[in-house]
Amino acid sequence: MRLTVTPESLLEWIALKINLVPLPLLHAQIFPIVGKAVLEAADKGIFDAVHAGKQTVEEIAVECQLHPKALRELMGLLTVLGYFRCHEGRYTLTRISRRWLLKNNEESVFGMMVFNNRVVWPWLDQLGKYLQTGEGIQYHDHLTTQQWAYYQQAMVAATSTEAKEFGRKAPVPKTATHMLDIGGSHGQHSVALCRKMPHLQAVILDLPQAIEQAAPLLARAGMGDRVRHQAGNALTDDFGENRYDIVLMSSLAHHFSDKQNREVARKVAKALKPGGVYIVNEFIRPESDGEAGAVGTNLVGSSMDLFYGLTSTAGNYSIREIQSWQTAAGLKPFKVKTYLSIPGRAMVAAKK
Ligand SMILES: C[S@@+](CC[C@H](N)C(=O)[O-])C[C@H]1O[C@@H](n2cnc3c(N)ncnc32)[C@H](O)[C@@H]1O
Repeated sequence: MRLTVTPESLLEWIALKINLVPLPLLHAQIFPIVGKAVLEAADKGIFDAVHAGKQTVEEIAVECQLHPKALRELMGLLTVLGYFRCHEGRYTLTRISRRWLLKNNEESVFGMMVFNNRVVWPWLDQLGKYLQTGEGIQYHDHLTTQQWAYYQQAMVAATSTEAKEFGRKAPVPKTATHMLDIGGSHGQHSVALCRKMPHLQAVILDLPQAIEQAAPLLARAGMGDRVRHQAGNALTDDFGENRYDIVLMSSLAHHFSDKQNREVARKVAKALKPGGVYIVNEFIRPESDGEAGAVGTNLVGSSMDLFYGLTSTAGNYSIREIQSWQTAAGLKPFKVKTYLSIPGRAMVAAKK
């Protein structure tokens, strides 16, 4: 998927075609304010206020304790972006904002908005320094307790939709009984598989600070002992031998270096039973030669590559790179599955 500039008239089409429009101004002047406007609107509770029946700028301003003039400007932008409809000064939600931005909706990305607004946005200031030094923020080493809470809530929000598709599509042995979910946080991927496979139980290995915040999020799924947390560190812990039918590592490889991912794959291979499957679920870095096919050349994969470089020094990996860790560990790559709901992501699966 791509974000493109769409002309609204023939003249605009011609202007774009002959390179008369300074596109860098759109990227650098318009996109940042668009992003921050959506984040602030969610964080300030504007979508929920409108959902609760506050429809005029004055009503929303009182409800959310905002300045009416500033709010009017924000509502104008959000309406152009398709988050609100406005008729005679009264705002209503569109299907996009109703599905994705209300705080308590099952699929809502609200938690991600709060994390991005309160924790991630200031990190972007450090991109220049990262480009000069190559040293990322390594945020797992610096989060406060409150920021760990925002982080774990954000992970739930980011994966509610993906986890359902993962549960339907993940290429796992039908008779699997034991699963290890490395860096599994909220456990939504494991929960989705366990709901589908009645004999499966899962261990979610994560850092202690994460589990402190993620435990209540996992408890909401009501899986009892079938999906349980285990505090640890994937870089230093041993995963055991011949224990698991499925090992998943979702959105953690991008925090680890190539060398660390190779070592994790080696430990996973030892921990898998014969016929067991190791799935690396990740944003995929486009291959420079474009060979990665459907997920190889997309905006999401490229921007997340830079983002993870900035935030953890590592970054995304290509499908070939992920498969090379699996192969070096003695596993046989056998399937790559992409997502319909989340562009740029894939499950890269290998078998023992
Ligand atoms: C980006 S989140 C992904 C969460 C979840 N797997 C998902 O796909 O939504 C990365 C998770 O890995 C955990 N993590 C980071 N470093 C880790 C390590 N060395 N060992 C175990 N877990 C780690 C973080 O605490 C966090 O919960």
